[in-house]
Amino acid sequence: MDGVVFISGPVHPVTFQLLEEAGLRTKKWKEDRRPSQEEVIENCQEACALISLVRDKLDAFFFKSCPQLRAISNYAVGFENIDLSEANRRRIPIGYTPEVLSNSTAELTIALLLACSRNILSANQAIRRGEWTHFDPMKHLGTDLSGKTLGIFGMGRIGSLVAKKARLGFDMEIIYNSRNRNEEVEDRLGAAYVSWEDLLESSDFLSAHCPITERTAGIFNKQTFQRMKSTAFFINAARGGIHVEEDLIQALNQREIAGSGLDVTNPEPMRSDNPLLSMSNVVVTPHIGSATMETRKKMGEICAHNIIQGLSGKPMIHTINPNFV
Ligand SMILES: NC(=O)C1=CN([C@@H]2O[C@H](COP(=O)(O)OP(=O)(O)OC[C@H]3O[C@@H](n4cnc5c(N)ncnc54)[C@H](OP(=O)(O)O)[C@@H]3O)[C@@H](O)[C@H]2O)C=CC1
Ligand SMILES: O=CC(=O)O
Repeated sequence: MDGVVFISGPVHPVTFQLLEEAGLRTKKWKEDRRPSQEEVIENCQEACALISLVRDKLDAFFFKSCPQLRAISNYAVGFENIDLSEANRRRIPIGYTPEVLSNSTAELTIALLLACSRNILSANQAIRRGEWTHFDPMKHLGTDLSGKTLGIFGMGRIGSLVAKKARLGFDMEIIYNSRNRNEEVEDRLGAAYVSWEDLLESSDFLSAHCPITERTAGIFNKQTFQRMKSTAFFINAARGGIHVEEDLIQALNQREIAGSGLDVTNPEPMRSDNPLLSMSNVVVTPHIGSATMETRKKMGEICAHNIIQGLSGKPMIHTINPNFV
């Protein structure tokens, strides 16, 4: 197999190793910043395939500018950065990395739940300020997860793993709303399918695990935060664009909800002077849901195999447009 694969950002070394073992040459984006679309296009000119990140905009202009690309794999499960109808029209197979990152993202979600419920961030900051001068049994009081209701919006691969960990690990009650019912999760975990309104009104913790689409963009907004319990926490490890940031800030300022744990923001990266970062009841992580060594390696393996398969005209391991084989 011959040809160059452009890799538009830092990925696990196994990705390069597997591509090179297959005879492909690799070219990587070396700068410690996001490449512009022009730079991705320029670097793709000599390439027959691309491994992209969600930050890369692969729109109609991109596809028109890179007509020689024969296979693409996103180093992610989300693929809202890719104009799929354009890829289909041009018959370019698009790979992605579902499943292997679900557990890491679910674990990070549980970390956000615990960080919010037990004031981990603000308690740690208090120590750093020298405020741990004596044991005070009434300081940093949080709330138990056990017995509380976790509402999940989007009961797919990640949502159902979060539900499992919360139910079996923390004895939480699970309710959910999703595009379709997930009867397997209902049977296995006793999760109850509820209306969108019930999800908002009954959740003690409301955790979003849907993709960003026209229907979900901005779905958590002023009206929805107002419907939530004033003691509830909003958790988002899906996409920043599904909540309206200024409405979230207002809801937190007006104590319409109790706090928030965010792994994703809009825009990303978040500015360091963002008001959310000075709120003691808000925990923000920089989009690290799937960021473990084990998972990044598996993502790299899948991307490399996706490209090798795609260039050979064979089915990718995981593809978004399976009809091109
Ligand atoms: N923070 C991070 O680092 C990461 C973030 N993510 C984000 O998490 C998202 C979910 O990933 P994953 O679980 O693998 O995806 P899945 O497709 O397995 O699950 C998404 C779920 O959301 C449901 N859904 C879709 N549209 C709607 C809607 N309009 N209303 C209600 N529910 C809806 C889907 O329904 P249906 O079953 O009908 O398709 C599905 O059950 C990704 O799209 C990505 O954006 C993923 C990985 C890491
Ligand atoms: O956000 C990460 C992804 O895999 O999607």
